Amino acid sequence: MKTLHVDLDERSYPIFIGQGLMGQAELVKPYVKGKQVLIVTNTTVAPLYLESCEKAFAEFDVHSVVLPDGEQYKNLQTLNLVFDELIGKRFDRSCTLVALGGGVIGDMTGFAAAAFQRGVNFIQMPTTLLSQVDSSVGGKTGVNHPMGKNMIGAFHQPQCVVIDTDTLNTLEDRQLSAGLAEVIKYGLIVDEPFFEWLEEHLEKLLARDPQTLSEAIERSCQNKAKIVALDEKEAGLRALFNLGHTFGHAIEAGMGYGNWLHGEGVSAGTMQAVYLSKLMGLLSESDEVRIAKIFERAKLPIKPPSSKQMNNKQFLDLMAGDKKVQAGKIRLVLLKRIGEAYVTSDYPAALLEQTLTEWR
Ligand SMILES: NC(=O)c1ccc[n+]([C@@H]2O[C@H](COP(=O)([O-])OP(=O)(O)OC[C@H]3O[C@@H](n4cnc5c(N)ncnc54)[C@H](O)[C@@H]3O)[C@@H](O)[C@H]2O)c1
Ligand SMILES: O=C(O)C(=O)C[C@@H](O)[C@H](O)[C@H](O)COP(=O)(O)O
Ligand SMILES: [Zn+2]
Repeated sequence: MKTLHVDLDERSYPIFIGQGLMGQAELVKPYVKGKQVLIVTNTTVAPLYLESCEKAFAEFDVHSVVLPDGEQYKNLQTLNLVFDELIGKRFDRSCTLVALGGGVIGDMTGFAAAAFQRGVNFIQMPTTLLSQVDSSVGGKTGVNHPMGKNMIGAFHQPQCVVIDTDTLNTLEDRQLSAGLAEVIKYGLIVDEPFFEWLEEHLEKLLARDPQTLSEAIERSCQNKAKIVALDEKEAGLRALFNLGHTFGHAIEAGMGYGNWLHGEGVSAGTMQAVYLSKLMGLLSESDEVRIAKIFERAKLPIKPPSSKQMNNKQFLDLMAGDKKVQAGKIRLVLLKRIGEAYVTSDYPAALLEQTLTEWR
């Protein structure tokens, strides 16, 4: 087992990465405050891992709530099912919530923990590649609104993150690819050596070689933990994690939540950011080709929906609701080269329009 740390003063916490960690009571025990534990999961993950997860918390008063599965259920209405359980079973302020599932469950459970009685503890047990490399770390929690992704939420850090890499054995190929989009993101924004390593090891990752997957998870979490420690609430640097997301979130909302996976929106959206970076003379054409190639090898889309499915105006309307908008201007993460990104509102509107038209 490997242990990493997210360094946030009194909110610091460990990330445990290894095989067979799910049912290990000794590992999680120190992070449970109080006696009551509520495991939040969904209809897909429950039959696979709920029993094993419950074992880890057997010495506590453990309950579970099983939510419907899908991005389309990441909303306030579904969140209320968690509050119904907490309030109905008389959970108190010293309880602990456990997020058992992918990023949807993690974001919703974290937000329920942030809001229930103004804040209780929670533990992340991520079971998708995407949630193991990104969403379980850093304390961004929340739900979607029909008009925008993650519009309602809170920063709320977990007590610990338990990454049992064995859970990836049951993940669908499409979901594994979606997770790779966020893995590749770290290479693009801050870690060129990692990008080069990914180029060399992509086929092994797709074949789920356990050693290679573990290394990818570890290096991703190291990058995430480092930046979160420097900028917990996204005052600046942390916004780099949003590479491709202003476009990608527009795709997810515009196409109907759940039709494009988050990672798929991120890969196509990253290529839109890459194309704009090239139009601005920042990024070379050879880097554009190299980036498109790695997404394609990872079996991810590099083009957004057609203009018939989502025209430029629909794109821009949704992008205008992004959380990074300042004084009415859409801020974007652009690339100077592989391994160096920056956030800017200083780009010609005509080039954004050109990107939306030409990169289809
Ligand atoms: N908070 C953050 O920092 C952050 C970062 C990135 C993404 N996100 C959010 O995360 C969400 C995407 O997360 P995701 O990609 O994990 O999607 P997800 O949570 O919808 O999980 C994908 C699918 O895999 C299933 N699943 C989960 N674990 C499984 C397993 N081990 N075996 C088989 N099936 C399994 C789920 O039930 C679901 O059907 C989005 O809502 C996105 O906005 C948040
Ligand atoms: O942790 C972060 O910071 C991220 O931006 C990670 C992203 O991968 C993630 O999709 C996040 O939820 C997007 O944040 P948002 O603030 O744009 O909703
Ligand atoms: Zn993301």
